[in-house]
Formats: sequence, structure tokens, C-alpha cells
Amino acid sequence: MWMCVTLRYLGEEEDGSVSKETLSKALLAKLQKKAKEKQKRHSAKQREPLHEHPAEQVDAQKKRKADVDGGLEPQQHKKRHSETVASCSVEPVEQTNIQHQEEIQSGGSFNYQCSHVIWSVCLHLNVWVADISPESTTDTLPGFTLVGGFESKPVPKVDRVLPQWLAEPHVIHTDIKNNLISISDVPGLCAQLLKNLHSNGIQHFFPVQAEVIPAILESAQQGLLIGRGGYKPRDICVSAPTGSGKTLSFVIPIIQVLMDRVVCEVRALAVLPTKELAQQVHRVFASYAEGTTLKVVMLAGQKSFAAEQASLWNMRRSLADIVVATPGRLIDHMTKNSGLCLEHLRFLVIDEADRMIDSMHQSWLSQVMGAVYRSRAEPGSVFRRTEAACITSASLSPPQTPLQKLLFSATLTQNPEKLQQLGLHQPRLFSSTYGHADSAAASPTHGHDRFNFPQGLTEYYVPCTMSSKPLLLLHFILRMKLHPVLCFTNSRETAHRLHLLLQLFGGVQAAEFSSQLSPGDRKKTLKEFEQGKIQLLISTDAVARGIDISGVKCVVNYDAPQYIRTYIHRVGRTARAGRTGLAFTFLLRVQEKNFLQMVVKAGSPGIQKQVVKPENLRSMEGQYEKALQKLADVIKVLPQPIC
Ligand SMILES: Nc1ncnc2c1ncn2[C@@H]1O[C@H](COP(=O)(O)OP(=O)(O)OP(=O)(O)O)[C@@H](O)[C@H]1O
Repeated sequence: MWMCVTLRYLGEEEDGSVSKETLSKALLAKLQKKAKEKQKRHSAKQREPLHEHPAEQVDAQKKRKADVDGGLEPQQHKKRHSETVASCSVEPVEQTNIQHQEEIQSGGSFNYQCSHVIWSVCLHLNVWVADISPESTTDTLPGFTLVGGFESKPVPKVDRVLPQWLAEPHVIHTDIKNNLISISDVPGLCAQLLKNLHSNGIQHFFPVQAEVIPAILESAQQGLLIGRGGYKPRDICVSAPTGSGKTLSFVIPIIQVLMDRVVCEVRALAVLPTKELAQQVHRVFASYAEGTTLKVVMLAGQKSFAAEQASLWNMRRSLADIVVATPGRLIDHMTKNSGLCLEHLRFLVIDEADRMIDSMHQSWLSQVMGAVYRSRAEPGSVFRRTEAACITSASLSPPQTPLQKLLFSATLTQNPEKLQQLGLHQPRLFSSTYGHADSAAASPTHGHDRFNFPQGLTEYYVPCTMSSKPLLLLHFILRMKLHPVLCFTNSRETAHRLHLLLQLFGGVQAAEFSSQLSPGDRKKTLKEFEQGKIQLLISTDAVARGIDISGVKCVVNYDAPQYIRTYIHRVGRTARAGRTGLAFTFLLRVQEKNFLQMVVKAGSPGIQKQVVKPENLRSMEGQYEKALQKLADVIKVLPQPIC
């Protein structure tokens, strides 16, 4: 049944033969005629004498039926009840019609008025809009189109087609051990850098470094002021597994390119999502900049704002060549005008790029871009730069320092719409995911991202119940001697309770790590864990991304992660730099199906089931019960299973 009619005004030009007024008059006349007919029928019905005998009633009904069959529209059978009610409101309808007619004649908003008139009349008459059948409306009222047919039509499926740069990347090997390249085989590195690499124990480059370092060096072959052939260099995106050495693949070429600068200006900016990551990358930059005149400064809130400001700027001179920052602190320095000048910026590194895209609502990137192109230099000066728009011979003729974006992530999105927010310039993608026959075919069409997992990683899931989780963890550490273990929970509360419980149980050197700890405590805890003083580090996702802790043998997902990206980053804290590692995920029965599907879809080489028999846990149960009782006293709540 038709529930609604939308009349579309087709515009002046389609109105050649029939004027607006004629149309509206015709429409009104039709509706008025209908109203009168209904009124007539109704009063005739009321005039009919009441039949006393049932037989007479039947005859009368038959007569009415014959009348109806003879002349009335079939729909009116169904509307008898409505018509009875409508009889009370015929007069106001006519008034309304007259009023609307006047409005129409006065040349008001035509389309609104027409549809309004119809609706008002229909409402007053209690006439179903369906009575104005599509045929009659379109036939009698040219210029109006009925929309809203309700037949369900199959919608053709649209295949995802990736832009060429995403669909055909430069492929990076995932097998690190069998694809090492001697550092002396990569051209363009100066003696000082080779020396620094040697003193950091690096003789060979990993595959991602062997591909990306030459690409960045090549884009800066013409020096700092212009790109190859005078064009702006292409932006570079790198998607490679966790622990594959992405940090050095931007640190080494940036230091190499900036090494020959004369005046100190901020020419490289690396933005990272967390303080810990910023510290880690700052450390790497600082260690490879040794023996050069380059200055590396960190803006991540480790020091006071004034101290950071002092490290940036002194006596109107920049004191920093390379700045490593978190987005929040970076914006602070830009808005408070602390002396951070980005007008000479040559490299913008966005590490953990997919996470940084998610934080794009903070608009840090647009503020950085604004600062980069806010040039105070004279027109025609080589230091003047204009934001890339349409490339014309005029826009390319003045030479200018090009800005090049370098993106890195283990889980770089393959969604062009998301990447588009970064405003990339003719990007080149280096990826270990897309080159595979199966994944390349699958990712563009199936609509879900696929990633590469470190080669040395072995994944397990452990079926469990809520109450058996702490015992399973103890089993891995005390019986199977799997430590150091990095254990992830989904909340700070769970991490805190689990830590308390294990302390009460005894026998395990455990520590807790979350954003609630002071920066000093966080640093100390990570150091002790790295030194082997802590066997088990229980953490929220605060250390799930990017943090490089050497020697982590095993990762335990005490709580199953909700998102595949979280899983990949968590398990990627082990099996780094070509080493081996184990990852266990505790799964409740209800979680198993969805979790396993998610992991397989993402391209996991295979996750195996690891069953721990109840009898293996039995010997610890007594001690565990006592610890639970004590925990109840400590946290002043009823004992309940840790979740
Ligand atoms: N060429 C190399 N030779 C030996 N070790 C290396 C080399 N390159 C990097 N490493 C080491 O590998 C580890 C992982 O490197 P890095 O942190 O850069 O990985 P990543 O790809 O950035 O990982 P994530 O995605 O988790 O951030 C580090 O400890 C680093 O020192």
C-alpha cells in the first residue's frame, strides 16, 4: 500500500506547457471533487432508514455493494471507517483549500505549498494518500513525479579498488635472517654513520631498512632545497611487521641528509603517540647523531615546558635540527609560541601512523602544516614555500624547500579514505603485506585489512574460565619457566588486582605498568624488566605499541584484545629483530569463535590451541584460595573472580 507521495518540483524550465497555477488548480479541483463525492455518499447513507429485519439489512448491503462495484474505486471499500469520521470535517477542508489557493496565487513557495495542500486535504478528509494513485497523479498532473516505489531491488555489490600506489607496493621481505644486507652495500652513507652503526652493534641492515633508506636518500639527492628534477619528492609509507627495524629506516637517512646543513633549523620532526615511544625514538636519533653537529630535542612533557622551550630556541637562534614530539606537547609549543619554527621543515615522520590518523581530530597535522607554510621569507627567496595545490609551471618555477612525509606502522591502514586525511603527495608504499599473492588479491576486494606477523612468532590460545586465568598465568611462569613475561590486561583495575593477587600468592617477581604511574616510575619499571629483575610485567595497552623491550620471551593476553591491531601490537613485543617468541591468549569459551576468526582474517599464519589440564593447576589451588581471601581484605570488597 502507498503510504506517502512526494511531489517533486521540476523547475521553471520543465514547466513550459502547464503553468504553476494551472497545476495547483487542477490538483485542488480533483481533491475538492473527491471531498464532495464522499460528503454526498455519506449524507445519502445517513438518510437511509434503519432496516428492522436482518433480511432487509442484507438486501441493503447487497445494493450498496452493487453501487460500489458499479462506480466507486476499489480502495474505498477499505476506507469506510475513515470516511465516516471524515464527514465531520468537510467544512474546514474547504476553508483550508481556499486559504491555500490564495497562498498559491500569491506566488509563495510553490512546491512546498502543493504538497502541503495535498497533505492537509488528505488529513482533513481522512483519505488515504494511496487514493491518489500514481497513474492518476502522473497522468493528470504533468510536471510532478512520484518517487518511492517500494519494490526491493538487488543492489549491485561494489568491489573495492585500491589506488595503484596502495595496490602495487614495493615488496619488503618478512624473513629477516635470510635477507640481511651488509651496511657497506647501501650506497650514500658517510663514514661517521657507518662508525655509529658499528658501535651500536649493527653490521647488516634488515630488509625494511635496505629498501627504505636508499629511497629516502634518493629523494634528497639534490640537497635540501629541491626534490629530484626540481619537483617535490614523493611521500613514503612503510608497512612492515613489529620489530622489523622501522625506526632505523628513517633515523639513518634523516641524519645522513641533514648532516651537511650549515645553519641550525628544525628540519626534521618525528611525531609519536606516547611519551615512552618519543623517548625511545629520541634515544635512537641521539645515538646515531653522535659525532655530527646535529642537535636532537624532545618535546614530550618529560621536562617542564620552560626547559623544553630553552632547548629549542636561544637568542633568536634555533638550537634544534631534529625534534621528536608527542602531538599534545607539540601543539602546546606551537600555540604558546615557544620558539618552535617549522618553516624549514624538510622531513615530517609520522610513526605508528594508523594510531596517529585516529588522533587526527586533535588537528595536530593541520597545525603543523600551517606552521610549515607560514613563510616569512621574501618572495622569490629559496626559503619561501607554498602549500602544494595544482601543479603548474608557475607554481613549480620558484625553488623551495620541499616537505616530505614519512609514515611508518606495523598496521598501516589500507583504507584510502583514512590515508587521504594525511594529504600525501604522490606516495610510495613499501609493504610486506600486499605483495603476497593471496593477500594482495584478498585485501582490495574483501574489505578487511591484512597484516604481516613477525616470522619468529608462535601464537597459541588457551581455553579458560574467569577463575582459572590467574592459575594459568602462574603455571606458565612457575612450571613452564616462561619468563620474562609481558602480560596484557584490558583495564587498569584488572592489572592492579592481578598484581596484588600474585604478590599475595608469592614466588613471582611481578610489577604493574599503567598510565597511572609517574613518568619516573614507568621508566624505572621498564628498566628493571629489561634487566631481568622483574619476571612478570602486568600492563595495560600503555606498552602495547612500539616499545622495544629486549629479551621478552613470552606475551600473555590475560584479557583477549578487542581489536586486531591491538593484538598485533601486543604480540609484537616479542619475536623482535628476527628472534623467536611465544604469544598466549586466554580465551573464554564465548570469545573463541570471534577471536579466532578475527586473527585468521588478519593474516595470521596460524594460532594453535594449548590446553592446560586442570590437574596441572590443582597443586596451586590451595595457595591460590588463600591469596584470594587476603585480596578480599586488601581491596575491601567481596572476593570475586579476577576479570
Ligand atoms: N639492522 C639491525 N641489526 C640488528 N638489530 C636491529 C637492526 N635494526 C633494528 N634492530 C633492532 O631491532 C629491534 C626492533 O627495531 P624497531 O624498534 O625499529 O622495530 P619496529 O619495526 O619499529 O617495531 P614496532 O613496529 O614494534 O615499533 C630494536 O631493538 C633494534 O635495535
